[in-house]
Amino acid sequence: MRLDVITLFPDYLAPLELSLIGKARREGLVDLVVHDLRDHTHDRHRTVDDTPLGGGAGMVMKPEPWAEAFAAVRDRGQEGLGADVEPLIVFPNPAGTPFVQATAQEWSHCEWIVFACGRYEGIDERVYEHLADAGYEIALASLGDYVLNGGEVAVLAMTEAVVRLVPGVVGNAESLVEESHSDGMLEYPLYTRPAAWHDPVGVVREAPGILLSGDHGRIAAWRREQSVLRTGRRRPDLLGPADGDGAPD
Ligand SMILES: CN1CCCC[C@@H]1Cn1ccc2ccc(-c3n[nH]c(N)c3C#N)cc21
Repeated sequence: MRLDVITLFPDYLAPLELSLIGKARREGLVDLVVHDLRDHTHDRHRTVDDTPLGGGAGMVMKPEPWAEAFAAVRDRGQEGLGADVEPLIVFPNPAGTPFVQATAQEWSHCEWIVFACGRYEGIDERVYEHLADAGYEIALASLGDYVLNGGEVAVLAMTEAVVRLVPGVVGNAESLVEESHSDGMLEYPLYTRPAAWHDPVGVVREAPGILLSGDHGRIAAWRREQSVLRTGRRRPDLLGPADGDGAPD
């Protein structure tokens, strides 16, 4: 998988050099290249924004640097991937489609994703039109219903959620199956040693005995039940519409 990120703040993406994502890059499972949008300006002030046409607060990102940046990223990516390969272009955007685990699953099968990090009030609309008319697949995705100052935080989250699903990135692939949201449910409660923990105020907290039984079938059944109960309590929306009897469907 190749990932390109176009941003005004390349250093914001430095965490992608760490931990599992960094290891996947070093092992060649993922190629990730970060591009500075200002490298695609040509005036003395390296201008990337201007006031909104029609008035209004804030600044809007100019179309010219974006058009040049996308062309350069496409050319460089195709040098490695081949001239017949085209990227999915993702714009993190608070007005976008919610980014959820199913999105990460879908994108984890992409050969090439270009993330475009907007800033200020946003990007001139004609950039989207230009890319769509050029035949690119474009996705506007939102990290959640709150406002950030730009797309970089979203790209960090989206990249981690996607890359961890690439085969070979997470050592134990089985752990991907049971985690929260992987099957539309929340994960069951987790316990480890000691089986009996004497907490700081002297309360002895026992782990559920079933987990010490060695009966893997009963343990699996208990975990499924706990997932349903926890999902019903915390995220009933994930269980779908109730049938009116009060119990999760
Ligand atoms: C503040 N400023 C004026 C109001 C509109 C947003 C703008 C800032 N901004 C510019 C580009 C950009 C991209 C993503 C996001 C973003 N916010 N919240 C999310 N879940 C996001 C995603 N994913 C914010 C962005």
